[in-house]
Order: sequence, then C-alpha cells, then structure tokens
Amino acid sequence: MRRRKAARAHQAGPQEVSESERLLFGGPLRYEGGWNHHDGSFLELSLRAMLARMPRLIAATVRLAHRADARALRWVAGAELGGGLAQAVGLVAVNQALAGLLGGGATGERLAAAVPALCLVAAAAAMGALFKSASTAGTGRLEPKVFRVATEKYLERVARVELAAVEDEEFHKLLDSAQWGAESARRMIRFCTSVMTAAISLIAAAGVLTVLHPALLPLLAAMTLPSAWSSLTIARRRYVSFHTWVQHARAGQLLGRLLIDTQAAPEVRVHNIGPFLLRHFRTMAETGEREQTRLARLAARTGLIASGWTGLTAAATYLTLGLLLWSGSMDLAVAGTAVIAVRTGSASLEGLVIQLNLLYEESLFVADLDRLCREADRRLIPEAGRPLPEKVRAIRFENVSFAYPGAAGDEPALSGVDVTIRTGRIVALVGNNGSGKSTLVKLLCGLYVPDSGRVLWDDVDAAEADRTALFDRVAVVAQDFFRWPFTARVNVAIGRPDAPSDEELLDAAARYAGADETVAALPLGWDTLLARGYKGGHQISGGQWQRLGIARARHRDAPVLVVDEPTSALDAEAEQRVFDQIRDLAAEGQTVVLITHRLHSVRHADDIYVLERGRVIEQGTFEELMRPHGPGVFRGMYLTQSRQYGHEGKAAVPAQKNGRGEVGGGA
Ligand SMILES: Nc1ncnc2c1ncn2[C@@H]1O[C@H](COP(=O)(O)OP(=O)(O)OP(=O)(O)O)[C@@H](O)[C@H]1O
Repeated sequence: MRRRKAARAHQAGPQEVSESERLLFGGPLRYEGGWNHHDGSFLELSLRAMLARMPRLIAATVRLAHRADARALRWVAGAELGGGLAQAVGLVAVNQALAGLLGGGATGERLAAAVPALCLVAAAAAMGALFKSASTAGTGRLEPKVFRVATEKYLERVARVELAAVEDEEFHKLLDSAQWGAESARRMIRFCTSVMTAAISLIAAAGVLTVLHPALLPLLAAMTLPSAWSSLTIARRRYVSFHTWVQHARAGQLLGRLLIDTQAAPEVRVHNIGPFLLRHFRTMAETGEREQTRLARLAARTGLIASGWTGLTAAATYLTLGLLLWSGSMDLAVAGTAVIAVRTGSASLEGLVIQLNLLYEESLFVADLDRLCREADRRLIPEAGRPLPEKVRAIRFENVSFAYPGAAGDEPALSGVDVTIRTGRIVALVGNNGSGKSTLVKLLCGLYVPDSGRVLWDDVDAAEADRTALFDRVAVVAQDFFRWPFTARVNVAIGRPDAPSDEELLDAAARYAGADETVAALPLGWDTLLARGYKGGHQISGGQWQRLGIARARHRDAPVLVVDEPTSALDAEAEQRVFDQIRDLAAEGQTVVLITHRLHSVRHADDIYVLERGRVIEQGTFEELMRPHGPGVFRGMYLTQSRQYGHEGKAAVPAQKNGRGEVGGGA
C-alpha cells in the first residue's frame, strides 16, 4: 500500500510536477503554454497557413541543399522529374491498353491492339525504376551534406554569441529545438523528393480522370480530405508537445549521462548515488512516456475518425461511378480506367498529403533552426568597433555596475566600482566568496558589458571597442578553466589556436608553469590524450591540470594576464614558483590581474582592491592596507589567515601593537 502511494508520488500527469523535477531541478521543466506566443504566429498549423508557408520553407531547404552539393541536387531533381514523367506516360498507356482490350472485335484483335500500349507500360515502368534508383543514390549523397551544412550554420553562429546569450534559458531552449532542425533539414530532402513524386503522379491521374468525367475529380479530392485533416492534427499535437517537453527531455538525458560520466564516477560509487540517479531517471522517463501515451491515444482516435470519413467518401465515389454506368453516361472500358485512375489518384493524393504533412512537420523544426540563427545573429559579439590604442597605459573601471542577465531583483554583482589597472603592474583583487572578483575580470576581458559606467582602455570604451582585438590582448587562467578532452599538446597550444604548434614554444610555456615534468612523465609526452574513457586516454591530477592551464595562458602571450585562483590546487613549492614568475612577468612589462584568497601571495602586488558584495571597500598597497589605523578589513583578513599559517604571519606583518599591547588584532 505504502509502496503504491510512493509510486504515485513519483508520477505526474502532463500538467503535474514530478517529485524528481521539484527535487533535482527546483520546479517544473515544462513550458506550460506561453512559449509559442513570443514569436508572433509561427505556430499557425492550419491547413491554409501550412500551404501559405510551404513554398518559402521548401525554397529555404532547396537553398541549403544547393549550398551543400549543387550537383547532387540537380541530379535528384532531374531523376524525380524523369520518374514522374515515366509514371504519367505509364498511366496513359494503361488507359490505352484497357481501351484496346475492352473495345470491340475478336479477342486476338483486341490483344494485338493493346500490345503497343502494353510495351509502353513496360518501358515506362523500367524507366521509372531507373529514375528511382538514380534519385535514391543522389538523395543518399545529398542528405548527410545538408545535415552538415545545417549543423555548421548554427554552430558557427552560436560559438560567437555573447556569453550572456549562452547563459540565457530562452536561448538554450532555441538551441535544444534547433539541434533537431539540422536532422529535419536532412529528412526534408527525402520528403521533398517524395512530394514531387506524389504531385507528378497525382497530376497524371487527375488529368486522366478529368478527361473521363469531370465529376470524378472533386470526389477524388473529397476522399483525401479526412486523412489530410488527421495527419495535420497529429503533427500539430506532436510539435506542440515537443516544445512543451524539450527541457524535460534534456534534463532526463542529463541524468542518464551523469550515471556514466567519468568525473562523477568516483562519487557515484562511494556515496552510492547510482540508485538515487537511476530512480529519478526512471521517474523522468515515465513522465515523458505518459505524454507519448497520451499523444498515441489521441492519434488513434483522430485516425479512426478520419478512416470513417474516408470510407464514406470512397463509397460515394464508387456509387457515382455505378450511377454513371447504370444511366449509360459512361461505358464499361471508361469505367474500368476510371476505377484504376481513382485508385491511383487517391493513393497519390493521400501520399501527397502525408508527404506534405511530414515535410511541413520537419520544416517547423528547420524554421526553429532559422529562428536560432536569427537570434544568434542578433546577439553576436560585434566584429567591428573602435580600435584599441597600440600601447595601453591603463585600464580603468569608472563607476561600473553590473547585474547578471536574469538576476533581476538580486543584488547586482558589481555596484559603482572604480578600479585602475596600470600597464606592467600587478593588481590583486581580494574579497570573500561571491564579492564580485571573477565578475570584474569577466568585464575586463570583454565577456560582458557594464549596465552602467565604463571600462576604459585609455580613452576607448570597451563597450564600443573592437571586441576581437580586445580578446587578443587578454590571456586568462580562470578559476574553472576548461580541461579540453584532447592531447596535452592541444591543451596548451589552444591558447593560440591559429598559431602553428611550435614544440619549442610549448616546452617554454610548460617550463614556465612547472608543467614540463608532468608532460615528460606522460606515456606519449605532448601527444598523450588527457581524457579518460577514450583509447589511450590518461588522467592527470588537479594540480597538474592547473599547471597546464597556466602554461596555456603563458603560451597565449597576451599583454594582460588574468589569473583567477591560479594556485588553488598547487603544492606549496609550486605555488611559490608561480607567484615568483608572475612577479617576473610584471617586471618584463606584462600587466597581471591576480585573484586569490591566499593573501600572503599579494604582498608583492602594486595595488590591492578589496571587494565586498560587489563594491570596492578598500584599496592601496600592501603596506598601506596593513597600517593599523586604516579601515582594517584587509588587515583583519590577513591576520586571520596568518594565525592559521603562523609562520607566514610573523614574517609578513609589520610588528604593530594594538591598545592592549598585542601583536595584530584585525577588524
Ligand atoms: N554566470 C552567473 N550568472 C548569474 N549570477 C552569477 C554568475 N556568476 C556569478 N554570479 C553571482 O555574482 C556574484 C559575484 O560572483 P563572483 O563569481 O564574481 O564572485 P567571486 O568574488 O569571484 O567569488 P569566489 O571567491 O567564490 O570565486 C555572486 O553573487 C554570484 O552568485
């Protein structure tokens, strides 16, 4: 009983929120309506809207296919037209053969009269088969290329959008659906050819029917309407459901991936997280399955209604034929041809409707891809802008405030910040967790622009500057720098992705960061793959990764080096070495912006800024900030740390006595 209750708690209907969604993701992952309203009327799935939009969507796919492989496209189009023509010729020949067979005269004469037409039927069928196989070969060649071009189209843009867009939930939703768009563009090629085939064979059958009797054509159309309605309705439901559930599906896949992720693997085992993740994976999957069941039930009902209507209209068509025969308005040979033409025509029309519908359904996803590309174009990092001065004397933050997009209502990450970073100096940013240090350097690197205030490179506002040129001036060892799942060589050389990979330069960068021994100890040296789970993949420690990260930034050799917690995973000796080298860099004229919680390491900084809740609350040299009568925040933090590492404190703090005659005594 209790188990059944627990099972029910895990379940959720389409509108309910499952326990997994609430517990793991903090709430519903489904877009409950509303999502389809932001872009005007793009989800108009009525028959009229579909027919109005279809030519534009097909034209877009044809353009994509032309870009991918113009020759293959011409080949497929030619083969399809040829195939359609062969089918039309075949149908007319069948009509002639029937007329010959059912006409007057002896059986031998009638057979002889039908022979040329029968030969034409056979020739048309053979040509049709040849054209079909040519089309299959061409389509098979074209499809993967269209997929690649469509994928490149959005990847190329997405890699260049502002960081704020990448972090935006709406943009991610577009990305989710657009990824299906590339696959849909590939499938659209096949559906486009099928539509062409069905349309040509329909024209042939309709032509024959019109000649036989004008009343047959509207009846043929009426026979197809119910299936058109049903497939359109089902497609619309599927598309709406896809958009509603797209985030839920991504979250479910994430749970599955976490179970096999190599980084999560130790914790999954030691903390026995596997059954926990698996349970929620199942709950999420079951919620998705219920939606699929609902769609299937609705599709079955719609299909049944449509079949009923089709049966009635088919009966009306054959009744009309019977009446025409009975009244003598049509003779038997013509009626026989009419039955064949009605059957061929209704099959072609139904095929056309189904293919058009599939084509339309796919084209909706291709339209998503287009929307993503348009949105990405809107949010691209500008490529032009004011050039930066050749030799920058200082970078100044002037009254800069910044709140992360989507963090409305929260305290801004930076408020009224004034910071000056002079060329060739070491500037240290210190402060508690969440005080805004990393945000400040992200603005310095040009990853975000301030909401108010300016970041000036001499007199050029970074918001108006050529951002690519700005990125070129900066090298970053971020707190969460990326561990590329590639070889050690690429992990350092990627600091300058366009430069040829010169082994001497890589060795120098590795020596600088103390990563040379790590690289030498790798089984294949620079060519060792640093990704477990791949053939020959090797794992290195957190500190060794950090050294490679520093080597990467060194290899980039940019005028401004930003190091965010560069030594958090390094042993004491390596840490000392990194800070000594940072000092040497500044001596050589490089500007260094250093973020660290190890206050002992900032003694040699030229300027220290202390941040708290997004504001600069103290600034000065180490000596100025350590004066006993100053504001004392830095001094207090320093002395607290010094007590933990007693020996450092004694060495570094100028001996000061407070009122009680004790050494230290911070804020
Ligand atoms: N990408 C982001 N989106 C939204 N908010 C963010 C983002 N990154 C940081 N924040 C928020 O901005 C504030 C400042 O964070 P920031 O990372 O700059 O602090 P920090 O001083 O570098 O902290 P730490 O010492 O822990 O690295 C925090 O409140 C944080 O929650």
